[in-house]
Amino acid sequence: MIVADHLTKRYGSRTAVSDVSFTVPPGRVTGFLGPNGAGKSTTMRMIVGLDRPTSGHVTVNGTPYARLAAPLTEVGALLDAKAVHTGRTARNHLRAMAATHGIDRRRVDEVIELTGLASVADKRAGGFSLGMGQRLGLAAALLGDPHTLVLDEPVNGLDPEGVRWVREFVRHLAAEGRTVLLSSHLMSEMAQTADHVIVLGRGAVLADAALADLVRSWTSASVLVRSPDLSRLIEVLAPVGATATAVEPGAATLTGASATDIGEIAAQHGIPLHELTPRQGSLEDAYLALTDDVIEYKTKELV
Ligand SMILES: Nc1ncnc2c1ncn2[C@@H]1O[C@H](COP(=O)(O)OP(=O)(O)OP(=O)(O)O)[C@@H](O)[C@H]1O
Repeated sequence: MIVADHLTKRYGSRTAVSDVSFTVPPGRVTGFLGPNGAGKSTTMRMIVGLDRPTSGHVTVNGTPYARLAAPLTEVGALLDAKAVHTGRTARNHLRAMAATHGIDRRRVDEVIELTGLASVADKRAGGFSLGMGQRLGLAAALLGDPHTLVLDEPVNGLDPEGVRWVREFVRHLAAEGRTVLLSSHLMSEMAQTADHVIVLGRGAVLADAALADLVRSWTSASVLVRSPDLSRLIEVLAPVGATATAVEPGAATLTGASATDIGEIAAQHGIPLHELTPRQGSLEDAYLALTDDVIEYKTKELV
């Protein structure tokens, strides 16, 4: 369990994280989202003791990271995979880490297997591709078989097989009862990986909710309808408050009525339906709606 309590971090006059409180419980994957510069990495660095909060505090299983007796066996962190600029082989890099933490050498071989590094484990880690570096970072995070994992952009640079592997792997770790906090800018990936999300914007918590609830609250449900008698269907649905947006001839997106209501009303009026598809907004839709006001680095809308 990670507990952040009124965390604030200032760099000079710049407030990177402002009075942030949240709890990351075990047994589920918690996604950490937010626009560039929102304060995610800074918060993660404070969790693992790499940055000291200006005020507030954060604990892992009740203890600040700096006071954990054997941190590697309690918290695994992947914060900056590029940080491994080493002339050592991946295996020796992991062995050195294991040695300083009293971790059995056999665990090194285990994490090499687990992260799919076996074929390159005896090559210099400094020459690794971004994806291989990510895998090595994950291997290092897993070395102490920790109960808590803090992973900053773990799928960055991974190929589709690697992305799927991380997804299944972190879900498995959470299912084992571990605490998993992971950040990603890939919304479709996050939607498939996280159970719960915390969204930061300009250093503050914008949302802390179950993924499904967040999507429900920040998007509107609609129903895609196809009918050879679409205009009459829209007419008979108007009294129940449904509004239509044309999609293409014979098809429209309806809001304000459920698929069940639309189907029932169409049947009552003998209007044939060729399609009736309920649509919920995506995590990306919810995220964009939620962070619209706090995005610092906006791109110009294309016309
Ligand atoms: N060492 C530092 N010195 C000064 N400012 C910093 C430092 N680290 C981060 N910041 C600033 O703090 C703010 C939060 O940065 P942070 O890297 O935590 O954001 P982030 O949400 O991880 O962004 P990204 O998605 O781009 O990785 C930014 O404005 C950043 O410029």
